[in-house]
Amino acid sequence: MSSRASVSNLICSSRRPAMVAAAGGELQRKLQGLLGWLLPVLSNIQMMFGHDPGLNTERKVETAVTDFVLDGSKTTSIAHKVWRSVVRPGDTVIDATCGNGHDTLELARLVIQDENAGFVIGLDLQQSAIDNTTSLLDRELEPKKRGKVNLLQLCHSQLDKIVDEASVRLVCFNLGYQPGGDKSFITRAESTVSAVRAAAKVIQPQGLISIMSYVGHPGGQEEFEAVREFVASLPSSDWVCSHLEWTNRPLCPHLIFVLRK
Ligand SMILES: C[S@@+](CC[C@H](N)C(=O)[O-])C[C@H]1O[C@@H](n2cnc3c(N)ncnc32)[C@H](O)[C@@H]1O
Repeated sequence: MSSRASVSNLICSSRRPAMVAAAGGELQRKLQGLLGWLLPVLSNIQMMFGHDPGLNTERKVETAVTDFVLDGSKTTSIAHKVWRSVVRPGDTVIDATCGNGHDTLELARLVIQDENAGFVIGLDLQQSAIDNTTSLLDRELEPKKRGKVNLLQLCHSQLDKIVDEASVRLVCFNLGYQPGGDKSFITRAESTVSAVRAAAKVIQPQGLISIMSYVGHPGGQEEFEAVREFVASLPSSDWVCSHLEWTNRPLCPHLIFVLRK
């Protein structure tokens, strides 16, 4: 079955047949419009993860995308579901904006199985972020696993200086300001684009750069556009790039995924 066909089936045989059957012409037109917009995105995402049938990745990505379309799930939860389709125990991964540590903790749970395998690097420029992430990890991880997470107070544009080229499975960015922290201390377009460029150097084949970009704060829209422009310039022979947004919730974060083929 082609990815387009399977995506159509996914939507047509969705969990809400009664709703779809009751749809009048108006709703049907809207669904068709949505489908036209969605199919290329879904195909891209399916292509991204078609590499590992052993992990049933297609099913996991379909679940993430179905939740995105039908439930309006939180952007973070969609991103985490996609990560789960890519990351394996034993991988090295980087949280490029650790903030309060929730994404770092999620990554640690995905890659660290014992003291011998899996490694997480968490970066943030602010001491308060390093402190909050440290507290969360100390509380939530057993000591052996905690020892496999390294937190560094460092600008993410330097991340290619701390790991080898093509050695990292996933680099995630959650842009903007630290929740509950100083709202004037934000990620900035120029350093973020440098950091995504650095991430592209360290990502291994079949590895993913995941970027959550907020547009509701000053500078956020410019940063998002700068990142999107850089990502759009990556050659499609080597990279699969996709972008998810809630079209009728303009202040919701955008999700950009960049998979190295
Ligand atoms: C939205 S928060 C991250 C939230 C975090 N992922 C979590 O789970 O709580 C963005 C973070 O990026 C950090 N930041 C800003 N500029 C940075 C830079 N150049 N390098 C690394 N981190 C930066 C901020 O200090 C802030 O903590």
